[in-house]
Amino acid sequence: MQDVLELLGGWMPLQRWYAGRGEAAQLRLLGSFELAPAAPEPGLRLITVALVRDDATQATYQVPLVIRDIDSAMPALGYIGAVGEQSSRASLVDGAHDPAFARALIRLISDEAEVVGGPTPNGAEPVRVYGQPMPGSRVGEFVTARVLQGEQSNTSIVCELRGDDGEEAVPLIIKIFRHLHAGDNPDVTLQTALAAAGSLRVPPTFGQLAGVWSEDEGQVSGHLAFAQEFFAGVEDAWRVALRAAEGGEDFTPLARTLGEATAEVHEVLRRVMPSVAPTTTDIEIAVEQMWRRYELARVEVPAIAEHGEAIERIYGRAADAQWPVLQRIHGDYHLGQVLAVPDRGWVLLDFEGEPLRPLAERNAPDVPQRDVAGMLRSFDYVAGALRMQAGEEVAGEWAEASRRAFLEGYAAGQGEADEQAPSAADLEILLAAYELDKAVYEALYEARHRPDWLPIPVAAIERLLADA
Ligand SMILES: Nc1ncnc2c1ncn2[C@@H]1O[C@H](COP(=O)(O)OP(=O)(O)O)[C@@H](O)[C@H]1O
Ligand SMILES: O=P(O)(O)O[C@H]1O[C@H](CO)[C@@H](O[C@H]2O[C@H](CO)[C@@H](O)[C@H](O)[C@H]2O)[C@H](O)[C@H]1O
Repeated sequence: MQDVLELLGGWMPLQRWYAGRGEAAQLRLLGSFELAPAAPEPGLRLITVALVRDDATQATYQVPLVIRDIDSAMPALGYIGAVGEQSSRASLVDGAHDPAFARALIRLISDEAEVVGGPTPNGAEPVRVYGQPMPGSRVGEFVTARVLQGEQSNTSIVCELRGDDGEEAVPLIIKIFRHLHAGDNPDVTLQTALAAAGSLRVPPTFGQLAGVWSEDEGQVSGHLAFAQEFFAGVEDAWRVALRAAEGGEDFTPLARTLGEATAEVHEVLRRVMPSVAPTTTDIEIAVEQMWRRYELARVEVPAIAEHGEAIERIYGRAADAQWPVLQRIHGDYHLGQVLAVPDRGWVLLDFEGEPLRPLAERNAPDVPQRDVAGMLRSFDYVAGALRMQAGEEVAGEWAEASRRAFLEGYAAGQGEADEQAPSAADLEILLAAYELDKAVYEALYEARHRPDWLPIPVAAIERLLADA
């Protein structure tokens, strides 16, 4: 495995999902497990998944790998390098790009199989993984698979399948969680809960891969992959909204129904997942988290460093307001996370929460206004992206109208407020604080990942503070 780790040390830092930028990886193998090929294939030697700890980024990564004979048929993408001695030299391929991996993974999940990994380098318990199909889910026969292209924090594989009658069956999308975290992945738990409650606002679930592995501090458990129905040919709302804004088209009818769908999802999550009335301590912690985020961001984004006093005032008002019941929410809600699916309506994706937030925070009941604020920011991002392109404001009114329509739809979807609900004035104060908090998060995110886009959240912070 040493030569494999060496190859991965050069390859992983080049991947979009690697958490570092420009640093050299410092990899250690935590453990690995093998997947049985779903069908014999000439030249296919091994399908394995390595769990690798990187001391440079202090993260644990999941790396599916396929080893093939040098002269065997190879996938077009994903070649990592050659491994092994001269006489048994073989090709190491990124499993995400090799259909043999996707096929074996689907089989593992649908068979509800358990796999125990090999001995670990440090003598800790071996990795164990479990296929967990959604009760009643059915999957067709595997045809082929391809990696979904795009700016992704994880790697998603789209699989084409065939029914018993030979006709095309419903395709699947399998998200491979690249960063492994100890604890439930909210993408799996929340979408599974919504699907089980009969909600049409998430894709039907096929199942997941869960597992137990050893980190330095001992054994931990978590989710490794999640499979759902793939809606082929449907663009996410970010692209649709951007086009509409560019062409001066009215987006308000869609923004309104998106608001209604958001309220619907919040209502189901409140009903089927734990929710709790906030205590004074809960509120103090939430406001403290906003403030800490700003303190971190102002070090990396000097342009917002001078706004401390004004920001503190807005967060202070939120601390004094009455808060709604805390409940599970989407957590990183923006236009790129929703699809308008024909004959189904709005479908929400990617409930993993903000990748820069610790998992424990993302798994705790939260404030629904965080999601509402996220989507409001996204309409502003459309205007911001077009402003950068055109060099002047071209979609400011478009964004304002879309934001208003989204809020109207959200209010309509919520129906009558009960007597204990906070007043409209308190909710507005809370929304203002969360919108600012999201813009601060975005400033940090853009500084780290897309510095060219940094002016969008920085301008928003200035505007939100001027309005306050
Ligand atoms: N079920 C699905 N049907 C169609 N497209 C999907 C589906 N799930 C994800 N996508 C597409 O993949 C993109 C990335 O998915 P997402 O869950 O947000 O992954 P990540 O966590 O890596 O950002 C989405 O913006 C969407 O365009
Ligand atoms: O989709 P992810 O979970 O990886 O979310 C992260 O990346 C998003 C960008 O891809 C980022 O969203 C920001 O940019 C969007 C336009 O590209 C915009 O619609 C969002 O409103 C804005 O926040 C997201 O914040 C980040 O967590």
